[in-house]
Amino acid sequence: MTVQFPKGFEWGVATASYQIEGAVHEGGRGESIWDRFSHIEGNIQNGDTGDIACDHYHLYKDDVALMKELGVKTYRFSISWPRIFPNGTGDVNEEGVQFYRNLLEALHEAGIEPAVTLFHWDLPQKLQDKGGWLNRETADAFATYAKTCYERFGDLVPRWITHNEPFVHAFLGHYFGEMAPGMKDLRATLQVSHHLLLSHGMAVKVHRELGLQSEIGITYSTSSVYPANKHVKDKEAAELYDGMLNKWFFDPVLLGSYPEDIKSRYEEAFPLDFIQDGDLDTISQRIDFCGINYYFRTIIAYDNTVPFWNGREVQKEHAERTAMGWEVYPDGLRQRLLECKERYGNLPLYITENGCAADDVVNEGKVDDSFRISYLDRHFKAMQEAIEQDGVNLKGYYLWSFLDNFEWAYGYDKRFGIVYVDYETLQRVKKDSFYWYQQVVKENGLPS
Ligand SMILES: N#[N+]C[C@@H]1[C@@H](O)[C@H](O)[C@@H](O)[C@@H]2O[C@H]12
Repeated sequence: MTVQFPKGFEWGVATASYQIEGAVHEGGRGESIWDRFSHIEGNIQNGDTGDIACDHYHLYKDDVALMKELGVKTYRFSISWPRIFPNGTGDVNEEGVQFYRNLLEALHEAGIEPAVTLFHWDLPQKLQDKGGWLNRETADAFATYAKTCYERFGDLVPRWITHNEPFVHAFLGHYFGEMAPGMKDLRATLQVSHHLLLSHGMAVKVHRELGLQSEIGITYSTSSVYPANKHVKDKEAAELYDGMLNKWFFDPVLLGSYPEDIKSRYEEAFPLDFIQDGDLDTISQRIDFCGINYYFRTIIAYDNTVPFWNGREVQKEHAERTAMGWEVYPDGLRQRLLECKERYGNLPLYITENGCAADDVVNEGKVDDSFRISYLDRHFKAMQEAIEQDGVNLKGYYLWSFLDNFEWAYGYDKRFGIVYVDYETLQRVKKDSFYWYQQVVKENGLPS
């Protein structure tokens, strides 16, 4: 065995509700902001929507059987809030509860431990109609939704994740406008960010008050940020970008404060008066682990035309890239894990997403995705170095993704799965990476 992981290291796979379930008008489900956003012409490549997706809602038993064949210990998926509360609050939809109980019981029978994400961006549209995450009351609604999930599913869920990638939902959904709900307003974005973190803290408090034995944490999108070169302006811009991207979300939860360097710049433009007394105490409730979603590194060059963080992303010439155009840079994962350990202490970490999009094709019933195997192999080596050489408390890994799925604004063109989905027939085809990962899981290390 060339690269061995610690005994008990947890290997898993990850998905999200809107990206795989389909059945958007079935089982009593209410409308989500992604139903609304994806049906607006021009928002999604090829006019794709999540209406059917992988039809996991009807095919979940087959998918669990495939996960059992894969041999993973754990499976990360998200609950669709509008399946539980079609109107965001009020009456519980018992059909929605039953669907997730059926899924959880199937996983339990297969010996697979669920890690459940409460919010993976599919906010009930009825809450968006009342301001969405701009409205502080949405944080209260989230705490009620979380409590209901703990009560209905807690007997079968050992690991809870409050939010998936608050940076992406806040900034891509409210500043850059390329994701639901499609806003473009920085102050709104910061208000949304704050209410997302506040709701996280409120959900953690409820979890503790119920005295649950499960563990709870949050999942961040993150990237290691590098200056384009050694000029002091580039270094300062990289530091500010790291503040905007990483520290703005990690620090309030793990340190109980916002990073001053970027906060003071925001406050020069507008008061952050949505931050109320006591909020940071709520947000920084102790958590049991932190989830890290890593795909690529970020290189920043000074650019004073960019407000607040004065930096823009630049691309390394001739870099190896995935089908998303993202640079393949495994050392950035090790770097980011070490940064987290050094800044926040050795809190248990899970890689809750990592993987790559590739232009996969089925040829005589097989999918040769050697590029994806190479990507994963190099990132696993970086993880193992972080554990063995840097002493990072990395406890497990969730591959993104188990299935090809609805890749948000990119629709179905971008395939991240280790299982190919034929969207015409909904047939699943195990890619070569499925068999390679099956061996990694079995050996708890990289095949020699
Ligand atoms: N893009 N991309 C792939 C993947 C996306 O499909 C997930 O839903 C997000 O949590 C995160 O952005 C990563």
